[in-house]
Amino acid sequence: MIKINSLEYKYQDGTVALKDINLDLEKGNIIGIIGANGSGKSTLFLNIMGILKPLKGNIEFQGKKLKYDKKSLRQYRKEVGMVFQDPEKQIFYSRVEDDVAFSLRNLNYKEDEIKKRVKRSLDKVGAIKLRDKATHFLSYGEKKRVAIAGNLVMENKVLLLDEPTSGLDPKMTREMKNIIKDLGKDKKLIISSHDMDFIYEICDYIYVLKEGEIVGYGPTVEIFKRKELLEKSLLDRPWLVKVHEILEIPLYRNEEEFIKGIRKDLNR
Ligand SMILES: Nc1ncnc2c1ncn2[C@@H]1O[C@H](COP(=O)(O)OP(=O)(O)OP(=O)(O)O)[C@@H](O)[C@H]1O
Repeated sequence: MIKINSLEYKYQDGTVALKDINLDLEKGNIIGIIGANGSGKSTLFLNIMGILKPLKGNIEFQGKKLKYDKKSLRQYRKEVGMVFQDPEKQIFYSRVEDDVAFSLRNLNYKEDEIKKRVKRSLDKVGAIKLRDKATHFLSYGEKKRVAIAGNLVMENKVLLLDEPTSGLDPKMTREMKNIIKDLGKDKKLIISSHDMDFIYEICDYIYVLKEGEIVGYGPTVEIFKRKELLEKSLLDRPWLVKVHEILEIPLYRNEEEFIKGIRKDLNR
């Protein structure tokens, strides 16, 4: 659906933030983009959204090169949405329902359809009870949910999520994990995160960025077994991978599987 071909991006001050990036988002359904601070994840997302324009290379959507005129971008963003790391950047209205409805009203959707989609989207992120609340009273985690709902109303095919768990407490992180797993059932998701446990559990394909370059890619388990690659990319390994190696137990994909497996072993 989205392909990135030999993309290079340079900021005005001369910083080359992305070099020869090649990504094929058909490789997985929930794709993880991982890399240390400053490795280029946000720059890559802004390029995928057409907010930044590459110096070289291109982005392909459904077999066609992305065009940067207003009309083409407007059309593209009906299909491809992005949830920013900081929800404040995406919340503009004083009431939750109006905020979530914003893009649909902007595109002149009928009020009946808007109501339906807003309800469905708030339901999906477990935020329907916030519908009439003032946005400035929302907690950080609630704002993250509302920002996601604001994208879901577009019913787009691809959703980019920049650091969806940053700033969330453990309970909210677990809830966000379930919300995202659920969204992945009918959407292509591209997620950037520093939370390797989260990425390991949720993604099926990974690209590793280091200093603006892709230094590794592959199915999640294969990538997280590559200790050297992760070390040189300044990334930690998920606890389940460490436990697998140190204790020589099977490699589990999540805590529930791990507990089940250990219980079974203890009862043997
Ligand atoms: N507006 C800008 N002008 C100049 N350089 C920039 C700008 N924004 C980012 N950079 C540089 O581009 C590189 C990539 O930054 P980017 O924010 O994309 O990394 P990141 O992987 O998202 O980092 P983090 O994990 O800290 O969010 C860094 O060297 C950064 O200093």
